Amino acid sequence: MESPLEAQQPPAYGAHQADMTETTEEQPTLNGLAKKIQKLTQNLTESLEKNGVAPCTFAVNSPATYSTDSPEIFMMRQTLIENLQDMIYLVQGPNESIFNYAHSVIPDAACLNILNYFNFWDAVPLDGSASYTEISKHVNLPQDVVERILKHATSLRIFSETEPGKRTTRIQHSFRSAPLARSKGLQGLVATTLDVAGAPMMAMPQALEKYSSGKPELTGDINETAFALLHHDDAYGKFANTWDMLEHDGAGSKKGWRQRQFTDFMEYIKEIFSLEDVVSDSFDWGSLGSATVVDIAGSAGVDAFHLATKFPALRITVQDLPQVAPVFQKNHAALEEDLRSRVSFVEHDMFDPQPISADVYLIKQILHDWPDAEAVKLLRALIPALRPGARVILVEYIGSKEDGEGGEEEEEEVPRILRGMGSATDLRIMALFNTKERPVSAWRRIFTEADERFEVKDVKAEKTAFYAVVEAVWRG
Ligand SMILES: C[S@@+](CC[C@H](N)C(=O)[O-])C[C@H]1O[C@@H](n2cnc3c(N)ncnc32)[C@H](O)[C@@H]1O
Repeated sequence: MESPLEAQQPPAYGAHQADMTETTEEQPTLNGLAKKIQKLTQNLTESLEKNGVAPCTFAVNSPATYSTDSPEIFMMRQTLIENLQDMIYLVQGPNESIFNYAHSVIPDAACLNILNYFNFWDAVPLDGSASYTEISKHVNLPQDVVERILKHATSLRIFSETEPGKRTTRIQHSFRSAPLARSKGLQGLVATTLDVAGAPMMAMPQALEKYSSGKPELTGDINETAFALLHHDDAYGKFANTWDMLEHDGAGSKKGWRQRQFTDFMEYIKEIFSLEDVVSDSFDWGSLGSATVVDIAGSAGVDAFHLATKFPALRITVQDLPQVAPVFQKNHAALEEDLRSRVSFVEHDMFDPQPISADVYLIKQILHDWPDAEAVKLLRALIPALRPGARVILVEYIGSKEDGEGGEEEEEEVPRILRGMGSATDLRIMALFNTKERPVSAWRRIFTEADERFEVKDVKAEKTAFYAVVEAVWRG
């Protein structure tokens, strides 16, 4: 068998010649990239300064983000990251870039997942340090395990040692671990993407082989996902799908813990994508006057509270699964009386017939997690409650371009790193739901398939926006 080192030997001369003839474009070089990076860095730092944005640093109290809503600065950072990534690939060379990646990507992810699962973040004070023995007691794991995990974590600049390499060393927060101690939303993101989705994603080859190999397209059956394959018996917890896991994993004081984490994650996503504005701009809510709205699978009510605050004539009912109720009630209790009286929560399975006749049904970030058959089923479940003229507002992440839209040139304009974020989500929802990020045309089709009496009246899907809004009217 070839050793890893042998695998990194340059190819034979003939093979190298063949490669050379394949590419005519000028290739980036180390020096060329270095110059570009220098220039991009200079432009970025100047823009940050001009816009009064505090730069991030390596200090524990560094700003957690470059807090600015300037799209220019955001894009400048993405372009710089992309070039830095190319620089790393080129410094490593092709073989080593794959070898290093394959070697580390899973241990890195597992390490972060363990730190988050056992809440190492709270085991170390933000303004001090903790010994391995103290951390081990706090997270309830053997000290040897704690030391080994933290050894890898510190290599990723997650936590740091007070006296690197010494037996007397203690652990302190670093600029990458401190934000996790401060943000439940960031913890929720790590839990959802690594702890819930990580193992299913590693089971994707087996699921694809079992259910989709040799077929013209991916199975659309939610019972044939990588998640379902992994969780079909008790080894990893027996759950039909992700929502079943979020709802039912944990008993006693842990009951509902995954839903709590998930609602924190949803709140975090809302902040990152400024989703409050997307929701309030999704429809002319003010034109409704006094009206009723149902926020289907509205989680802990964040959107409902925002809409009710901005539009005082609206009465909003949030529907979601039972374990979300306590999180909603906690948020609800903190509201002012007027707002509290206009927003309520009802446990409701969105696939059951809709019990409330409302003027508008908001369905935000729901359908992209379900295959076509379930998406159609959800829309049909509304029909018993729909009065002619009732609206259904879909707010969904735009996962791919409209069919036939945007040639290669446009593809090129989106930095590779952003396309990668989109395709990463697409693979994750393949593993969890056997679904995919759909173009806007797919939402129209799903409405028509659900019932011809849904008329898609308006679609807002600007190319630069992350979210699309589809408004349908029930013609009855
Ligand atoms: C991705 S979140 C979106 C939440 C919210 N609409 C938002 O945009 O923040 C999906 C929500 O669907 C809920 N959900 C999943 N299955 C459901 C079902 N069968 N009935 C009702 N809600 C469900 C989950 O509990 C979760 O709150």
